[in-house]
Amino acid sequence: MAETLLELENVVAGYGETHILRNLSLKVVQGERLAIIGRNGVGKTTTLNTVMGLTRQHSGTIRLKGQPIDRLPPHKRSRLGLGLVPQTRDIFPSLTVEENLQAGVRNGASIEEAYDLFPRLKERRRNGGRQLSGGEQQMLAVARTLMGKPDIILLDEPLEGLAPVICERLVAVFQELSRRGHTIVLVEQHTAIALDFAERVIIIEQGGIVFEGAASELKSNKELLDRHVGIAAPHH
Ligand SMILES: Nc1ncnc2c1ncn2[C@@H]1O[C@H](COP(=O)(O)OP(=O)(O)OP(=O)(O)O)[C@@H](O)[C@H]1O
Repeated sequence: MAETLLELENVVAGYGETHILRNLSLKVVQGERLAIIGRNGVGKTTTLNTVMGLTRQHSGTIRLKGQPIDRLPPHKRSRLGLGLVPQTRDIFPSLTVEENLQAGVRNGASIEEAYDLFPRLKERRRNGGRQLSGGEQQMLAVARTLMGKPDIILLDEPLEGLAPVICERLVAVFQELSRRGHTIVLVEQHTAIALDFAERVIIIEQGGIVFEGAASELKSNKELLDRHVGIAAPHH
């Protein structure tokens, strides 16, 4: 059995007094590709934000490599190996691609590695963040998170609003990162893509887990998918 990297145990969390996650427990194992899916507003983003310390945690425990991190601010959690690529793709629009990457460098990460994964960013390295296309901004957001040398990469709907050809290119990079040994947690609305990419899947409904199992198992269980995710989920 591979090592558990991240563990949430009976986590209750939300915004202010509101409880969005209700006793959520999950484990992320070293080197795996885990997808988190579910309908809109069920708490997928809140799960990633809670792991990073961006919500209010009311109870439960979060451990990273066995150590409780619940009380640490987000920047300390990043330093311990968590890297979130938020849905909002927050890059610095007034800085160039290269400056954005430099701003993210920790622990001797190399910008050349990012350029190796995303040759497009190398071509555009002197361009300002605001001149980039949506797909390029997402590449930059992913690359910048990689500059923090995370053990676990948390991707929040990275394909949202992107053309199919750009989605394919990004998914290919996620696969390459997985081959290089990164642990990846992907929150995704494109269910078909998520199930192709991940080995293991979690379905969230009303702030709790209603399914946890192999992606292959879920792919062949249309009834379960329909009940918890809906056939309206977009496909490519
Ligand atoms: N900053 C916030 N303040 C208060 N409530 C919030 C905040 N962000 C999200 N919520 C609420 O928390 C609930 C869960 O939202 P969350 O973004 O985690 O869902 P999701 O499963 O990621 O769905 P989506 O795909 O729509 O992002 C929703 O009811 C949402 O309205």
